[in-house]
Amino acid sequence: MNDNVLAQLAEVLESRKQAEPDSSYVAKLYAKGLDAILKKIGEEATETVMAAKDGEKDKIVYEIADLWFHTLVLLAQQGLHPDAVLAELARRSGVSGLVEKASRTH
Ligand SMILES: N=c1c2ncn([C@@H]3O[C@H](COP(=O)(O)OP(=O)(O)OP(=O)(O)O)[C@@H](O)[C@H]3O)c2ncn1[C@@H]1O[C@H](COP(=O)(O)O)[C@@H](O)[C@H]1O
Repeated sequence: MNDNVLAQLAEVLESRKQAEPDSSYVAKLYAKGLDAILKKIGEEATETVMAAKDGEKDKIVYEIADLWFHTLVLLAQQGLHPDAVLAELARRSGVSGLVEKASRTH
C-alpha cells in the first residue's frame, strides 16, 4: 500500500464531479460547496485531536483516515491532485523520485 491509494481515490473523487448529489456522499459534499468541505475537515481534525488525547491508537488511525479523506475532497474540489502535496513533502525531505513523478504528471 502506498501513494497509489491516494491516486486511485483522487480518480474516484474526480469522477464524482459528474455524479448526482443523491447518489454519492462526495457528490453531495461538492454540491454543498467549499464551506461544507471545510467544516468536515475542521470536525475530523477535532476528532483526531480528541482520539490522540484519549490515547486510542485505533481511533487515531480511523480519524486521520477521515481527515485525510476530506482533505483529498478539498484538493479535488480545488482542482488539485494529491501528487502536488506529495511533491511538496518530497521537496522538503529531499526525496527526489516523487518530485520528478509529480512534475511529469502536472
Ligand atoms: N473513503 C471514503 C470515506 N471516508 C470517510 N467517508 C465519509 O465521511 C463521513 C465522516 O463523517 P463523520 O465521521 O462525521 O460521520 P457522519 O456523521 O456519517 O458524517 P455526516 O453524514 O454528518 O457528514 C462519513 O459519512 C463517511 O462515510 C468516506 N466516504 C467515502 N469514501 C470513499 O470515497 C469514494 C467515493 O464515495 P461516494 O461518494 O460515497 O461514492 C469511495 O471510494 C468511498 O469508499
